[in-house]
Amino acid sequence: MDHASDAVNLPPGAIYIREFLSREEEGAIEDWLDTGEWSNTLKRRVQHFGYLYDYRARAVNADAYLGTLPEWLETLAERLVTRGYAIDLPDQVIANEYLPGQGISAHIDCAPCFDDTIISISLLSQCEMVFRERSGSRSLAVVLRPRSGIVLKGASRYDWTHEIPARKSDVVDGAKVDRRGRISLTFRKVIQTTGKPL
Ligand SMILES: O=C(O)CCC(=O)C(=O)O
Ligand SMILES: [Fe+2]
Repeated sequence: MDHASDAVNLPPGAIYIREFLSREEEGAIEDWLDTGEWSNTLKRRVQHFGYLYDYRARAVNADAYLGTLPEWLETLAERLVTRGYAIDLPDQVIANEYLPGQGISAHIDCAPCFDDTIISISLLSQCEMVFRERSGSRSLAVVLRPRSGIVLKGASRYDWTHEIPARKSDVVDGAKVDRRGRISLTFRKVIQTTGKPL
């Protein structure tokens, strides 16, 4: 597998955003999430904003609307648009918390549910994200640094799966680095809701 330490080697269509957040914002987001309610239904803790995503149905159900994004997330969503990373304003965000040893298995974000731009912002710990081409044997790994963002659109969104290996450490620039607790915020725009599984 090809290892890219600082996102020189991304799947086609992906964009790596260095230092999307300041350290102050990173701390403030942690505090905002602390005041919210984490769901424990998955192995990792999550909070959903805007719309609830139904992991079992792999759908955004018709009754899933939770309301507009809170102001602190709306500000970040607007920044993604003003900086040109998203064309339409994201209206759905999932916060994921990964303790060392936790990850997310290979997947493609629901294609009918969300538009073509998925953006994940990393906080508090590095981790490796692994991409695998669906109709091929290519794979590559990118180290996501705290406060960075990764935009998945085009082929990187639809033709490659992404995953975070469930490990306690990553190899960064040839050195083993222990993971700390990581939080990510994934921004999406809902384009289709349904009451039925897709
Ligand atoms: O934690 C991340 O950066 C990725 C999360 C993700 O892939 C997802 O929620 O679909
Ligand atoms: Fe994803």
